[in-house]
Amino acid sequence: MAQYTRVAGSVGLITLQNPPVNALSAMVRQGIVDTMERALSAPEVKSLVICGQKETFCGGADIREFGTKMSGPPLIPLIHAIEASTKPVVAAIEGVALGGGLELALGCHYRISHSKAKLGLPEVTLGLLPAAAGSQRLPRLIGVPAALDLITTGRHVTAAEALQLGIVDQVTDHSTVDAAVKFALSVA
Ligand SMILES: CC(C)(COP(=O)(O)OP(=O)(O)OC[C@H]1O[C@@H](n2cnc3c(N)ncnc32)[C@H](O)[C@@H]1OP(=O)(O)O)[C@@H](O)C(=O)NCCC(=O)NCCSC(=O)/C=C/CCCCCCCCCCCCC(=O)O
Repeated sequence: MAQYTRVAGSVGLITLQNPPVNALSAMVRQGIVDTMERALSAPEVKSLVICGQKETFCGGADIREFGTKMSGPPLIPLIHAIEASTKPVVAAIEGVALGGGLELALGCHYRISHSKAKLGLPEVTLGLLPAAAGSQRLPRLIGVPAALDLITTGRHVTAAEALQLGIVDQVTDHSTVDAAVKFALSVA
């Protein structure tokens, strides 16, 4: 699921909740759709932050749902709706942003990362390609050669490398959510 709160007066905070890594289960995807709708229809909310509970952004597809019947909202339109949002959306990345989790962050307008976070598209290690537009959004963001390296090796990058490549906009050693909320206030 995803929890919605309003912080700092005008920032809608969406917190992914699916221990242990806030993977994109059907309930989490439905939670994102519902909380996005709520934040977008609230006139007092000027910008949004998406984070994960317990200092982990998102580990991607929920491996516990592999082999089960697909249910819940599909990821591609969900991420597209975030990207098309008229209110700026900031991803607060702690722990990991992997696979569909990084694709979710790439759909946000800005990404703030904790210095200890790891980011990557490990789909290739499962015999897959990033199918929720990560193979389009990442090259647009960092260029084809760097994106191809990440997509074809599935390797995880540190926050420092992600900053240098241009995947994230800012790295912090402190509270990522606080930094993302501050950033969200500055771009609203
Ligand atoms: C780096 C890790 C996340 C953590 O490593 P570590 O700290 O060493 O801890 P672990 O012991 O490995 O793990 C701790 C516990 O967490 C559980 N865990 C880990 N990852 C997941 C997960 N993704 N889902 C559920 N649970 C997870 C793990 O089992 C442990 O549990 P327990 O303590 O034993 O109970 C490391 O774990 C890691 O690297 N994890 C794997 C990351 C990964 O491969 N993620 C998937 C990427 S691929 C992907 O996102 C999409 C695949 C396409 C399939 C589509 C299926 C339909 C679903 C639709 C929604 C998503 C669509 C995405 C489309 C796209 O890929 O483009």
